[in-house]
Amino acid sequence: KVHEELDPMVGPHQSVTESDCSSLHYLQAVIKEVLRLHPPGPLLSWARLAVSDIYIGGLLVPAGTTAMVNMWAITHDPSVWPEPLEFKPECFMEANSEDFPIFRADLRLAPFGSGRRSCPGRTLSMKTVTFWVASLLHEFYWLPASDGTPVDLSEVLRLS
Ligand code: HEM
Repeated sequence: KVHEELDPMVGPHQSVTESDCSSLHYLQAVIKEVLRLHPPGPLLSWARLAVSDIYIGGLLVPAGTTAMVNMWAITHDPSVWPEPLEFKPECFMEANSEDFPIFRADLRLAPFGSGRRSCPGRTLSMKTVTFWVASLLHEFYWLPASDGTPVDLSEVLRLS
């Protein structure tokens, strides 16, 4: 599907340019879906310190508590994402989610964090990842390994 979008736009004898990337809506949806299924900062970022006692949802969070946001749990929550384990970039292509605000305060998908300490590299990251993936798909044929060994996509909990 990315090729269906990419090939007519770039053409067989041209390289992908940065200006092509903003028109690659399906590819951007694919990248968002990868960031949803496998957020590089699933838990370990976003540490926040309660500087005073505070009640959240009726529960006391005492001063000195370090809290972490479990982004992985949010991006796999079936009440937020129907079929959360399926890879479905189309969910970002629907009319209302065309500009799905992954950089703002919509916490359904915030792979770069949110608020004043959110990732300052987020725009650079999205631009470069879009450009690299588009270029790699355009310049090479990607095939399954000839011996049939599947790629190991199992997750591990590390920094990223
Ligand atoms: C796909 C790539 C990336 C992802 C998913 C990502 C994700 C994140 C996350 C989740 C945080 C913590 C935000 C928070 O605490 O609310 C963060 C912080 C940060 N990121 Fe990124 N990041 C990426 C790429 C980059 C790049 C390319 C740079 C630099 C060019 C960068 C620089 C930083 C810095 C300096 C912080 C700390 C900000 C602070 O504490 O004030 N990141 N990133």
